[in-house]
Amino acid sequence: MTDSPGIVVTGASGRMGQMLIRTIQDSSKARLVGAVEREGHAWIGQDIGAAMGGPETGVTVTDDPLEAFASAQAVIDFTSPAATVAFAGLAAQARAVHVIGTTGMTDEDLARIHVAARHATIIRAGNMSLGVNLLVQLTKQVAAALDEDYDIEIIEAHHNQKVDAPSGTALMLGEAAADGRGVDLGAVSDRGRDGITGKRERGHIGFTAIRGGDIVGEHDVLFAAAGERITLRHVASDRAVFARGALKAALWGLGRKPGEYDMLDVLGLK
Ligand SMILES: NC(=O)C1=CN([C@@H]2O[C@H](COP(=O)(O)OP(=O)(O)OC[C@H]3O[C@@H](n4cnc5c(N)ncnc54)[C@H](OP(=O)(O)O)[C@@H]3O)[C@@H](O)[C@H]2O)C=CC1
Ligand SMILES: O=C(O)C1=N[C@H](C(=O)O)C[C@H](O)C1
Repeated sequence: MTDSPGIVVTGASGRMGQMLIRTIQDSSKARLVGAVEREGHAWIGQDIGAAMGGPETGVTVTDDPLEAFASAQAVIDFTSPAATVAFAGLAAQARAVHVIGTTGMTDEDLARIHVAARHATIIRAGNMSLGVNLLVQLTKQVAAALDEDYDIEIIEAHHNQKVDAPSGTALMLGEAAADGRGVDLGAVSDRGRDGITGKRERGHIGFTAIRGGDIVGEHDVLFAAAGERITLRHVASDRAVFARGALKAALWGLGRKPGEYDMLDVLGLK
């Protein structure tokens, strides 16, 4: 078992951090070698297993990412945009594969990740589940098959702790729809309708975000025309689907040449 690739999880106390730690520990293909949290976090210095309320793992939560990354083959990172940009530079320094699940990144953040990918293998996706990545491909196909008589609306729902909107997944689906239609999403995107908005513009792609309770993640892509509607839907009911995808991505990335990849590459869906 000691020969299996070592993985560090950042944001170890988070919803996804804890799910990732459990997923890696249950896997025979990888081992947990580090757990990173921010400076001053109550879990620093504690065994990650004990901090999560279970048996000890021998991995102590640290606030020193570079030291943790130096002993790992891959870093799985579901944190915040600012943290992820910093981790991208450090993972590149440590020559570790960097799997990024963090959403809500600005164009500037993405440009910095692009720079880090000159020296590191980075796999980034707003959604790491197999189901959503299949939905991305289906959305592209349906959008390519239908003309602008079909209004495209993307509706997403998440728990009340989510800080970014639209979700990373909704943006992936919007990009796929725009791609299928051969248009630039930035030019046709309708976000945050409120007040006297005027009639819907033909060819636009609309986004709606619902936030409530403990919804894990739900995405609908609606194609609405006069007389008929098609809805493509994905419902995640367990964060394990994201964690399993992220671990698969980390293992896929080992030995790959530096560059930016996504889950479609990992799943062979391109
Ligand atoms: N791509 C995908 O498949 C999925 C992506 N996500 C995305 O993953 C991200 C995290 O989601 P979720 O787990 O629900 O959020 P949480 O808020 O539960 O977890 C984020 C964790 O990151 C920690 N963190 C923030 N900054 C740092 C830092 N500088 N160093 C170390 N740790 C840090 C937070 O610590 P603290 O609490 O102290 O701030 C927290 O523990 C979001 O962007 C979300 O959209 C989520 C699910 C699936
Ligand atoms: O914050 C979440 O929880 C999720 N975030 C991702 C997103 O922004 O799409 C993926 C998933 O839907 C859960």
